This record gives sequence, structure tokens and C-alpha cells, in this order.
Amino acid sequence: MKDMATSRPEHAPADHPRIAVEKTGILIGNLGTPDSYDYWPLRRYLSEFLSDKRVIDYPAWKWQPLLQLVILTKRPFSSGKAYKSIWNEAENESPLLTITKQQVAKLSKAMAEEYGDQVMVDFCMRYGNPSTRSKVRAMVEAGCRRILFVPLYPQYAGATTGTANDHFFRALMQERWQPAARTISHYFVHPDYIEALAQSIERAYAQVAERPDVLVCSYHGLPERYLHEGDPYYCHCVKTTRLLRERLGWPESELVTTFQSQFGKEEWVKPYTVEEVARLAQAGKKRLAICAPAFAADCVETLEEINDEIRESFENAGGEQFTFIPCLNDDDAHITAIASVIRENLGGWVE
Ligand SMILES: C=CC1=C(C)c2cc3[nH]c(cc4nc(cc5[nH]c(cc1n2)c(C)c5CCC(=O)O)C(CCC(=O)O)=C4C)c(C)c3C=C
Ligand SMILES: [Fe+2]
Ligand SMILES: [Fe+2]
Repeated sequence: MKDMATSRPEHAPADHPRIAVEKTGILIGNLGTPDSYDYWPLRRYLSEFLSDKRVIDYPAWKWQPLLQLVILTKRPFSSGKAYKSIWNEAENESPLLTITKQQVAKLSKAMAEEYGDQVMVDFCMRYGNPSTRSKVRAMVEAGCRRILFVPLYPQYAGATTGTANDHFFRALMQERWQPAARTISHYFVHPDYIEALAQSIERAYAQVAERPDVLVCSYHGLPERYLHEGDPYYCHCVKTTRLLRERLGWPESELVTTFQSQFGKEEWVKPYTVEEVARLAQAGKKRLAICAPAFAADCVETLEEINDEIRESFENAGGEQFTFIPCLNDDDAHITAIASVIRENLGGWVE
């Protein structure tokens, strides 16, 4: 606690440990990303990710041999190629990490303006670095007696928010003086979030040559079985599109909900984006815009999968105008929305 404001409790003996001045931590959590696009870093990252029972729920005896001996001998090559095509070479990091840093810098500034040094803002990843454990430790060390954990996923899924929370709680288990803790389940219903999303779409529509026939809202997919076993993610996604449509004031025919990135042999929630865009092109919807409201930051799934693979599928089926709408990233309206969600969840903790 060398560099922090510290004090010794009243009536304490001279050798009592110094205690950092009390703060509230706001810890942003995201998925994670490999340290580089080379084979071993990707293999390490994917192994950690795909060994998570919240992501793939098969029993380990059945899943691990397949994962370690088959999937992880091939997938790091194809994933590596995808990551390489979008890598931020200047910073030598993935776009997800760059954008998360930008978001956190803006959020820190907004929170400091509002609450001064009562709060500190930082971020951590569920897989890879910076780890959740290291950031919880740093916050407690800095004097955070309360931590608000904010998984940066607008919709709740066990495979994203649920596992991020699990990891946060595991980190708390290791603290002798455990801070009070709160988490955020989802925030897609927040009017400021829907407003930020709607504005980003209106901005994109104002810039295209001709008004798109249809807006595809493409969400990261999930095995269909998870929905039947009680995961609300699918319903959260469908509701996000509805709220967005209501805010935009557009007819139902102009928005479509789809799901991308299916992985493995099971059926995932449908329709699949890659198939639906081809179907739309064949049905005469030649101008298409596409956004990805499940992602708070652009990443391999949007920059490569949507803007490359899915664009190709649309164009091969006769599509003519493909407008990729970036994620909200560090848009001011997005930061305002996240700040609103945080403020509402800090009730009673700060003045
Ligand atoms: C936004 C919500 C997400 C859900 C729901 C989700 C579920 C889920 N994902 C996989 C498998 C993979 N996901 C991958 C990347 C990835 N996934 C999300 C978000 C959700 N995943 C993000 C933001 C990213 C991108 C990370 C980045 O660094 O850019 C990947 C790795 C990439 C690849 O090799 O294609 C896999 C694999 C499953 C199985 C699943 C549901 C159970
Ligand atoms: Fe994923
Ligand atoms: Fe993908």
C-alpha cells in the first residue's frame, strides 16, 4: 500500500497495518482475448475458454479428449488467421482489448467527474489477461471496501455474464477482508443503451448511398438446448431487437434477428446469420445493414465473421449493398449508457 492514501485505525498499536482510505471499485468484466494470434497463445486461450463448463457443459471425460486432441490441434490455425486479419498491430493486441481500454478510460473520466476519488474504475477478463483475480486483488489493496462488478454484456447468458460472475466470486473467496459486492445481470432494457444503439443505426443509415431494405441484428449464438434448459439469452436478444425497433419507429419487416458463430455439432438458436443473409438476398433484399447488439466492443466475431464471412455469403447470393454497423465501442452515447447503469447500481454506496 505504498503509494496510496492510508491511515492507521484509532487506538491501534504502532505496528497495526495501515489501512487504505475507503473506496468503491467499479470493475468492468469482458470475455478475454488471446495474447497473440500465434498457435500456442491461441491454443492456451481457447483451451481455457472451451474448458469452461458454463460454455461447453459436457462432462470433462467426454469433452476434454475431443477438445485437447482434435479441436485444439486445428482451431488455433483457423482462429489465428481470423485474428491476424483484424489484429491491432500498432499496439500488438486484439481490437477487443484496445476498445475495452478506450471504454474504461472514458468511463473512469466520467466517474471521476461525478464521484471524485470515492471510486476507481478498472477492467478484467474472464479468460486470459488481465485476470479477474489480479484486478480484484488490486482493488482491495487500493482500499475498495465495495466492488460493483459490471460484465459488459447487454444480454445475460450463463456462458458470458454467468461465468464472469463465477470468476469474480472465486476471486473474492481468496480475500481475507472481503469487500461488499454487487453484480449487474444485464442492461439491454436500459433506455440509454437502446438510445445509443438506435443513434448508431440512424447515423449509419444517414451515410449510406441508398436506404437498406432490412437491418439484420446479428447476435452471437448459443446452443438451442441451453435455451430449453433455462438460459434467458435468446429471449433477451429477441427483446433487444423489439426495443430497438420501437425506438426507431420502423415496421417489423425492416428488422430481422439472427444468430452467428455456431460452434460444435449441436443445433444452435436460429436463424443462422450466414444463411439468413443469403436467403434475404435471394428474396430480393439487395441492400442490407447489419449490427451486432450482443457485443459491447468490436472483436473477431464482428470485424472478421460479420464483415468478411457473412458479407461474402450475402454478396454471393446476389446482395448488392452491405453496410456493416460497428459496435458501440467508445461512442459517447454508449459511455453515457454504461455510466447510467453503473450510477443506478451504486445506490447507497457513493454520494
Ligand atoms: C456476446 C455474447 C456471447 C455468447 C452468448 C457466447 C457464447 C459462446 N461462445 C462460444 C464459442 C466461441 N466464442 C468465441 C469468441 C467470442 N465470443 C464472444 C461472445 C459470446 N460468446 C466474443 C465477444 C468473442 C470474441 C473474442 C475476441 O477476442 O475477439 C470463440 C473464439 C473465436 C473463434 O475461434 O472463433 C469461440 C470458440 C460458445 C461455444 C458459446 C456458447 C456456449
Ligand atoms: Fe463466443
Ligand atoms: Fe466466430
